[in-house]
Amino acid sequence: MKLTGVELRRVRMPLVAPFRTSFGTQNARDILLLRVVTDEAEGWGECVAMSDPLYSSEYVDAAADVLTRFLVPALAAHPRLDANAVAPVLEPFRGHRMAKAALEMAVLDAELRAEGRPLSRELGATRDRVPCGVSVGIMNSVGELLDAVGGYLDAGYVRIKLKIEPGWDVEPVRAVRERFGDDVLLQVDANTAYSVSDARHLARLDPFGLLLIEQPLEEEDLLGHAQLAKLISTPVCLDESITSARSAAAAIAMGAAAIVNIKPGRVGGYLEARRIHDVCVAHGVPVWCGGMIETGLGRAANVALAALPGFTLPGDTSASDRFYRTDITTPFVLDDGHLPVPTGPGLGVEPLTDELEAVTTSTEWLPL
Ligand SMILES: CC(=O)N[C@@H](Cc1ccc2ccccc2c1)C(=O)O
Ligand SMILES: [Mg+2]
Repeated sequence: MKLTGVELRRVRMPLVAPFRTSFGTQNARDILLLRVVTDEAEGWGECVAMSDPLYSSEYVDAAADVLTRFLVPALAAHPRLDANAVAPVLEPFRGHRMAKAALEMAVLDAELRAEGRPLSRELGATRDRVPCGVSVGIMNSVGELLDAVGGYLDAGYVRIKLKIEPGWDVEPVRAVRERFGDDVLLQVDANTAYSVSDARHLARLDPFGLLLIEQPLEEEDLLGHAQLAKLISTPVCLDESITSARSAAAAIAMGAAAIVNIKPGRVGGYLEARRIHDVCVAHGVPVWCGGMIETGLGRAANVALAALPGFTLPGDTSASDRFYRTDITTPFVLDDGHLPVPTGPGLGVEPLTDELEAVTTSTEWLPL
């Protein structure tokens, strides 16, 4: 397969409602999409970086720049284009995992479309549908939160995740338990908002039977997470800290992660995501698929990944309408709390022309 060109496309997708986390409030997504054109097929990639470097150091303008100036030229100069070659070719350039993941995803999509092979088959999926959880933001009142949670449970979501931060943690969790009972699968995500000196406070969540507490401490603090894990009974799950299979192995070995949230964009792509899955399965560590408010393109790939055998916990693979009134692909619709794994070649979905044009804010063709 020969690379003939790459299109960088920015789309602006308004959210159905503000989504507030410990690092800020989002009202819309400014997303970078890649369309890789080869002599055999085209492929789509989605960069999950946010507009601002608040979740991680990456942000979408930097991803567009590093792809344009470094990553795409390096790949174009490589004689053999296949998805397995992308990460090694890009390795000399440090970091920028979300940018690299988008490029690898587009090459993988093109390669699999050319072969007529679904991504789910390529990754080793063992199921044809996946159970879906939902991520619920920080709200202005407990009442508003309970209404939102009730709506998601009525929609069929099998797991509720509450964003928490200091001042919004024990009370909302208690309120959800009191209103919806102890059988609802419930977990929390702090997005690094606490420090290990908050251990006594976080132990107040222990009586509520949470599945996990996600990324309570800052990304680099593996030791702190290992110390915290000894002071609370809620299992510690890592998100931001897990950037590769190597970091997953280190976190598990240190006792910093009892559960791992896998996000392909955060770790450099779907192939590294599979390696992290394999490392975690080898250590008996459950994994689930995290979300970065993707369009239907990234959602399709995440659902394929979430169908691998080690994904034993519901992920943040919510339906399209969790965040978007209109998706740029045929919407993913929750059915009995599950989403179907796409069966077509590659991602199994592609952008709907009119919907894509309606949200496009810029396109740039990189000739090679
Ligand atoms: C679904 C969920 O909670 N995702 C992330 C946080 C997050 C929140 C908001 C975002 C806005 C724009 C881009 C990425 C974002 C990621 C998480 O698990 O930590
Ligand atoms: Mg998280």
